[in-house]
Amino acid sequence: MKRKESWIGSLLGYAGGQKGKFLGSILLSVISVTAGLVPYYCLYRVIAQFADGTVQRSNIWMWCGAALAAYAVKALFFGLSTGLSHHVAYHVLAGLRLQVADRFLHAPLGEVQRHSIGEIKNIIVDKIEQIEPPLAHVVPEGAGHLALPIVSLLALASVDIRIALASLVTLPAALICMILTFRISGKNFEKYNQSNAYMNSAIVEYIEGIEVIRTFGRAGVSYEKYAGAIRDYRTFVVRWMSSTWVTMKLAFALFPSTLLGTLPVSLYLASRGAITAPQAALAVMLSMSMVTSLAKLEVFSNEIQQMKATVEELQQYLTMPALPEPEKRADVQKYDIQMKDVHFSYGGNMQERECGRSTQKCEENEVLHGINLDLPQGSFTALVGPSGSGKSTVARLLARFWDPDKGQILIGGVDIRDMPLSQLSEYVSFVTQDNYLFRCSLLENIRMGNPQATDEQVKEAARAAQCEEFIRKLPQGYDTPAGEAGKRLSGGEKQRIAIARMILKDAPVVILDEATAFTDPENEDKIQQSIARLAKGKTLLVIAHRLSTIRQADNIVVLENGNILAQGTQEELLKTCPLYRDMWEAHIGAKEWAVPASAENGQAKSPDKQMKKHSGEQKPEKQMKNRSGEQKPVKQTKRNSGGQMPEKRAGENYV
Ligand SMILES: Nc1ncnc2c1ncn2[C@@H]1O[C@H](COP(=O)(O)OP(=O)(O)OP(=O)(O)O)[C@@H](O)[C@H]1O
Repeated sequence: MKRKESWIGSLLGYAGGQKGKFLGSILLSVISVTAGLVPYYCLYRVIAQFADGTVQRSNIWMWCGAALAAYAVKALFFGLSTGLSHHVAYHVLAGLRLQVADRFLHAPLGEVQRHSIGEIKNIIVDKIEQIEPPLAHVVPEGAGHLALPIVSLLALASVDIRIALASLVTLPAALICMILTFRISGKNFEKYNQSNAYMNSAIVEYIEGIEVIRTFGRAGVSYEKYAGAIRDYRTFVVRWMSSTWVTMKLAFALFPSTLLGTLPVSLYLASRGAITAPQAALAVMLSMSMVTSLAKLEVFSNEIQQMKATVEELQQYLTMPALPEPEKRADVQKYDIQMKDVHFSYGGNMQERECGRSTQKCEENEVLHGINLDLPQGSFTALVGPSGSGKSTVARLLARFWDPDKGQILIGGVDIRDMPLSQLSEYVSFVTQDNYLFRCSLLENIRMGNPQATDEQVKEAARAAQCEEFIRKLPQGYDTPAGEAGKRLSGGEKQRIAIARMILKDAPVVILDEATAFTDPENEDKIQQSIARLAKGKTLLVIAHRLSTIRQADNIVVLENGNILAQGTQEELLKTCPLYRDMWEAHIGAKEWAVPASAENGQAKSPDKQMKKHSGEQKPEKQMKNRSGEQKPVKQTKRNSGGQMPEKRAGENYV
C-alpha cells in the first residue's frame, strides 16, 4: 500500500533538487546550538580549578579561547543554516506559485471562476508567503532548539541523573496546557482561513466595483460590507486569542521553568556531598541554557501548526483537477468544425459528481440540450438568439474552456479532447468582449499573438486591425504601457488591439464574441474592417448582437433556451423564423432610434414600440408555436437563393 506523504514532505516536493540543502540547514542548526553549550562547560572547568586551587592563568586563557571559538562556530553555523534554509524556502514558494498558476491554467474555467479574484490573490500572494518564515526559520532553528535541551539533559544526567529528572518537573503540566492550546487553536484554523479569505474578497470587490458603487451612490452600503468583513475578522481573532490565552500563557510559563527542579536538587546534592559545588553550578547553568530553547520551541510549535493548516488549505488548489489532454499532437488536416449532440451544464462538467449520480440534476442545470452544428472550413457562421440562450457557451466549448457533459466537438474530424490544449489553441483564435490588456507596452500586447513576430509584423497587424491611427496619437506610441493606455482607450479600441493580436496569431478558426454595446458608427466601421481582415479565409463563428453585421453570413444559427431553433441564411430566416424576424426588426428599429441619420432599412420605430419589443410583451403564443414547429435544424439551402446578397467568401462578407 502506498504511504500517504506527510504535509512537510509534499511541501518540500516543490523545492525541486534543493531538498538536500534543507537537511543540511537542519544539521548546521543543530551543530550551532550545541556549540552554544560549550562556553558553559568552559566556565565550569574554570570554576572547578578555582575551587580545588589548581587554577593557572594560561588555563583560564585557554578556556576563554575555547568559549570564544565555540561562539564563533555557533554564529557561523547559524548563518550558514539560515542561508541554506532561505534558499530552499524561496524555491518552495516559487514552486508552489507556479503549480497553483499551472492548475488554474489547466483546470476547466468553471473551476477557476468558482474562486473570487480576492481569494486567488490571497492564495497566490499572501498564503504562500506565510509559509516562508516558518520554513526558513522555524523548521531548521526548531530542530536546533529541540537538540539543545536533549544534549543539556544528557549533560545533566552525566552530572547526576536526579538533577536531570528534576529539570523535567514542570514538563507534564506544561504539556497538558500546550495540548489544550493546540486543541482549541486547531479547531479554529479553518474558520480563521475562511474569515481571512472573505475579508480579502470583500476588499477586492470594493475596489474593483468602485466605479459602479460611485455611479449608484452605494458607497455607504458597499463600504459597510467591506467594513463588516474587517470587523468580523477582528472579532473572530480576538475571541480566538482569548479562548487560548490562559492555557497558552501557563504553558509559556511552565515549559521553560527547569530551574524550579534543578536549583533545589543541585544545592541539596552539593550540600550532601553527592556532587561538588562546581558541578552544582554547571547543573544550574545547563538548566538555564535550556530556557530560551524551550520558550522558542513553544512559539515555533504554534507556527508549525499554522504552516500545516496553510499547506493543507493550499492542497485544494495544488490538486485542482485539470482538463484531461493527451501528450501527443493529433493529425489535423482540415479546419471544419462539427458539434455532435452536445449537452452541457455549468457545474455539470464534473460529470461523475453531478450527472453521473443524478441524471435529473444534470438535466435541470443543462444550458445546451443536444446541439448539432456544422461549420465547413472557410465558412462564416453566426450565432444569434435571446440573452441567455447559450451563444457564448457554444463558443466557450469550442475553445475548450469546459468539456461537454455529453456529445463531441470535432475539428477536422478530430475530437478536441484528443489533442493537447496547446495544439487546440494554435487552431482557435477567440476574441471575447472582455479584451484584457497586459501590463506591458501595446507593441508587446499585440506580439502576444505570435511571440516570434518582428516589430514590423506587429505593426502590420496593428494597421490591418485599424489600430495604428489611435496608437500613433498616444505620447509613446507603440511603447505606451498598456496599463496607462488602457485607461484612455475606448472599448472598441481595446477590441481592435485584441483583433490585431489574433491577426498576428493567424489561427485557422476564429471565434468572435461581438461587443453588445452600440459603438459609434465610425468605431463600428473600423471594428468591422479589422474583423474582415482577421477572418479572411478562416472558419469564422460570430456571436452576434448587432444583426446588421452578420446579414451575409453563410449560416445564421438561431439559439433559444439552449436549443437550435432554426438555421439558414438571412433571407431564409426572415421568411421562416418569426423569432429571428422579430430580432431583426427590433435591431433595425433600435439602430434607427439610436442613430437616426444612418437608418438602413425599413421604417423607424417609435420608442414606444421598441420598448414593447424588448420587454417581450408581444406575440407569446406565436413564439411558442415556432418553438415546437422548428425544432429540427432547417436544411441548409443554396446560399443567396433570393439573389439579394452578393456571394462572398468568409470574412469578406462580415462587413
Ligand atoms: N459561468 C457560468 N456559470 C453558471 N451559469 C452560467 C455561466 N455562464 C453562463 N451561465 C448560464 O448559462 C446560460 C447561457 O449563458 P450564455 O452566456 O451562453 O448566454 P448568451 O446567449 O451568450 O447570453 P448573452 O447574449 O446575454 O451574452 C444562461 O442561463 C446563463 O445564466
